[in-house]
Amino acid sequence: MPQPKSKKSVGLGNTLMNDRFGKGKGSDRKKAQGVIRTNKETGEEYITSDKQEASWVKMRSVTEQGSLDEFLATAEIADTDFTAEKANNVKIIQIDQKNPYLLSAAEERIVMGKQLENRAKLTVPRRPKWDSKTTPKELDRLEKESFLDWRRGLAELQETQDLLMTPFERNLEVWRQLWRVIERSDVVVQIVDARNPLMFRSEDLEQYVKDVDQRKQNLLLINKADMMTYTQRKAWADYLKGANIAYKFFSAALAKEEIDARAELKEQNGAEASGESSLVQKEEARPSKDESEPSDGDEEEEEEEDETTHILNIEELEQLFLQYAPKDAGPDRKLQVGLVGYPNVGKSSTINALIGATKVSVSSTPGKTKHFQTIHLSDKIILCDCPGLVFPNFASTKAELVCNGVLPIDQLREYSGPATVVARRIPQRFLEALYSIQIRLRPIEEGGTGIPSSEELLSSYARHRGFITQGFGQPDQARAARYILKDYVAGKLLYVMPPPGDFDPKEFNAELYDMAHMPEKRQQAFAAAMDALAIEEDLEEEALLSADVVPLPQGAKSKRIDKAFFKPGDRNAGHMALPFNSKYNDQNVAAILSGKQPTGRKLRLALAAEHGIDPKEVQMMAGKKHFKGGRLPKGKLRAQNKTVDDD
Ligand SMILES: Nc1nc2c(ncn2[C@@H]2O[C@H](COP(=O)(O)OP(=O)(O)OP(=O)(O)O)[C@@H](O)[C@H]2O)c(=O)[nH]1
Repeated sequence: MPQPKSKKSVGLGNTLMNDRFGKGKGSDRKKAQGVIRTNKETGEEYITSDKQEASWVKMRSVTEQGSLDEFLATAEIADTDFTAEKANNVKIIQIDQKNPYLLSAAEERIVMGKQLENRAKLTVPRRPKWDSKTTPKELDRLEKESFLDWRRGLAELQETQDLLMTPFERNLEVWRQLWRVIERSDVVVQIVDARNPLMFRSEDLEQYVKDVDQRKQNLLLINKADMMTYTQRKAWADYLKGANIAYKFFSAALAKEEIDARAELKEQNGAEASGESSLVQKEEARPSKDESEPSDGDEEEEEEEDETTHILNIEELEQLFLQYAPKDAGPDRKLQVGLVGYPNVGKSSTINALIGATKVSVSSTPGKTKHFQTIHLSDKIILCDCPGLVFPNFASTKAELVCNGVLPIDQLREYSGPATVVARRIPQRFLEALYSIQIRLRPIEEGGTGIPSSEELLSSYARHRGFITQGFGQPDQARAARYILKDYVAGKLLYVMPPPGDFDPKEFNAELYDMAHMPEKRQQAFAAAMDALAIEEDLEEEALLSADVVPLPQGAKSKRIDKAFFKPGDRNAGHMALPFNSKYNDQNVAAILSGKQPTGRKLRLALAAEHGIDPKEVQMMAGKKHFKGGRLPKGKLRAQNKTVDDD
């Protein structure tokens, strides 16, 4: 008779069980993915994967699995019974010691070479052939088999080639949704993020679409194109044309702005808005193709704006879809447009823009849309929205995956790799101006590189935000990383990957770090601080206010600003007094602009910037203290009508 085990005994089995089901959770166990069953004859407990899961559990996106989960899931798909054989075939796997979060330039080249060789093996799972004679049970088995084969193939690729891959979707139910979307769509639109279009593109998906039916079409929709400069769009357009890839630039954010602007105009015009006038408004709200770039006198850029670099508006996108309508279809048949893409690329935003209302909720948490849904857009178009899913693709590092928004930031444990990527990509001056922090670098003579390390960036940010760890009272770098990485993913810290070819990434992105790329409030705070420091005469006021072309201060000028900005403060010995942190921070400027605090002369530039008025005029009219009713009235006219308190 085996001795009953001590309750305190520990071992691998217990650890796995605790890990999987939680310690002492009793009946809570069933809530976990697996289920404990009892063998009626022997009374022994064993683990089995649960087949009676609720449908929402089935649809849960699975991208990263622990080894036990992976083992059980595979066993379930394979419909396999398994028994553990003690001391049999136990293989100790040496875990790679090198940091998967970052690579040196040389390592990256090697990895890229290997990736290129193995590209063709990056497939999406195929739905097995079936016809009217195939029973649902049979089809289910065939699908599971085919899916298992696919997973085995990818696992082998990962192991034998030692390549890092995206945490691709491992839940068969999610792929089943994709199969259905492809089967019913006339055109499959892959939505990708403009900051790294190739990373989010699955080549094999396009092949699969054609395999299902040659008549089906593919389109690469490069969303978030508002994040790119014209030059960047041009470079990508040249590459994509050269590679014979059907693409279009789009921006759900711009489309939404346009819809909102139209609604506002319509409201203003009230009941008068006839069909004709709303057409005029539409024209006004969005500049025509030739005007769509801001006119800053740079004629070279403006002249070249054309079809290939144009960002489609919502009507143009709808028109484009209609071009894919099957020629042989009857008049009553609606065009079916399938929308697929990674989580967070902006599918919901695109659909929202298309339907012009917020029926699908939007957030920056990846992986929200779970079931595919059909939306009758018009009497001609049906949209099929597939859940966001991660396609198998190679990734050079995990840091890259985090920065691309593929791995969720809130669950991140290792943050220094992704933070290093941000510190390397975004110029120090931009980070400092954006966050109103000063990043102190280790001098080059002492081994510094001239670029902030993740620690230097994160601790400056944490210190200035007052993020301190409990216990030792150190700057809370992990918390700082979460904020900074979310800003990066959201595009507040911008970096666009250049297309393959001879591009210097720094040069490619240089235009993204001027004043115009600062958030509006920051621009105002910056202008106010300049004014306060009485150095605005150095920067032409006009340029400062238009903010389209104002670079961040450089060289001697920047040193002067820094000196004034970062002089030691009286309030907090050891801390630095910062212009945006103290008197002229976002909240204060906002409060002043909304009239909750008296306006000083020092903030006139900010006010002028907000209301598009010549600062001299504001100065003249503002008199000494503050504006009546708090807010500066909108527009020059009302301002001239002396709605200003002259006390
Ligand atoms: N700047 C910019 N941001 C965008 C654009 N489109 C979407 N976003 C932002 O990107 C984030 C993700 O957008 P969603 O529309 O929720 O993405 P999704 O692909 O539907 O995500 P899932 O529901 O997870 O599949 C949100 O924070 C959006 O505000 C765009 O054109 N420009």
